[in-house]
Amino acid sequence: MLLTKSHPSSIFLSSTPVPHPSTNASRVTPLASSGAGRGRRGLRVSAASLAPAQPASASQPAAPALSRVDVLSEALPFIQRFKGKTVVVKYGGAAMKSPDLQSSVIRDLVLLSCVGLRPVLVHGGGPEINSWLGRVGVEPQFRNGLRVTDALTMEVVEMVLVGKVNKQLVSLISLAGATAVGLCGKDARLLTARPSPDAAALGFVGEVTRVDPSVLHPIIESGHIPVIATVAADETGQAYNINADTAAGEIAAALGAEKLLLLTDVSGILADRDDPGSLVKEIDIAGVRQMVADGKVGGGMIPKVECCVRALAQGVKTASIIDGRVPHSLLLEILTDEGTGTMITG
Ligand SMILES: Nc1ncnc2c1ncn2[C@@H]1O[C@H](COP(=O)(O)OP(=O)(O)O)[C@@H](O)[C@H]1O
Ligand SMILES: CC(=O)N[C@@H](CCC(=O)OP(=O)(O)O)C(=O)O
Repeated sequence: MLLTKSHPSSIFLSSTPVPHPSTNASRVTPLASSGAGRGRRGLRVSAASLAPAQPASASQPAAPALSRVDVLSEALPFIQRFKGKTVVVKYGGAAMKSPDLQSSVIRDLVLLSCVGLRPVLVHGGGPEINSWLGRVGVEPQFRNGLRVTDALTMEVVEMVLVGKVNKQLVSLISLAGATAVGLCGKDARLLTARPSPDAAALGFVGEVTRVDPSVLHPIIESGHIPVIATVAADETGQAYNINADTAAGEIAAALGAEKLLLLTDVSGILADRDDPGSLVKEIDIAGVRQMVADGKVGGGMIPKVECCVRALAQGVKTASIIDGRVPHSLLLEILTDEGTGTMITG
């Protein structure tokens, strides 16, 4: 099945609900709709509800303030549904470029944690790696969305992802009022790697042979947010560069996560990658495999699609690719029934 709709930023501008053709049972419908004129999904996100609050009269709150309270109130069934559930969020470098956006994504993650969900952040940092490679005179090269990684590139990848990007995200979480523990695949053998089957061309690109999530459980139980950089070692200690989407899918499967969410810099899977209006709202595994075979999905979207398919096959309930550039896309995806990107179903 393949359904398209216009760019999700219209959700923020429209005063009418954007329907999401939901075929997945775990998409929840709010328990009750509290107002006339609400859509099937119950929660309307409108320009008014996102506008700054107006002063209220002593007797009656102003309409925009009411709308804000409505939005909060109607998130309740979603909060109840997902309380205590693990949600693996992969935050890609392409959607990390602006510091303001980074802070906003991190605040949303902290909000999810505050209302009782258990977020796990797996991050990329491709553009940041490219920038540091440029400083040492190395031209980045990719094959099917994976970085060709020689020994020097591997060193830079590890320094940038583990030393810089990871700690920056941990700091942002602290600034937003929560606590995070930053780690990489090497820590407590969270991820064990082996060379990719295409090692002759890709060098030290790894695939995941084993996930041992035991180090994550006490961190999550203590209320901290794990922040994971996807550098891992093989049995000999050789470091490998693991695509962050791939690693996020494996971690989500090992944790038995409720949701896998991949935040990127496009609105989701596009039927025509040159047409931002051709968003595929929902697609099943067979449909997405066909898109890859037809060459409609390419570059960095290939590892995303593959990791969603693998995660679903291993029991993760839903896998979505959403637009990290749209303000609060994470909250829209989890705490409303609007759906902002592409949901891949099993
Ligand atoms: N069918 C498609 N729909 C959307 N994006 C696609 C498609 N095919 C290829 N792409 C590319 O995949 C990119 C996303 O992957 P990537 O740049 O690796 O993101 P991230 O850094 O978030 O992991 C998009 O910016 C787009 O250029
Ligand atoms: C093998 C491989 O391609 N590794 C990725 C790891 C980082 C990543 O995945 O970053 P994004 O999510 O920002 O793309 C890389 O070196 O860029």
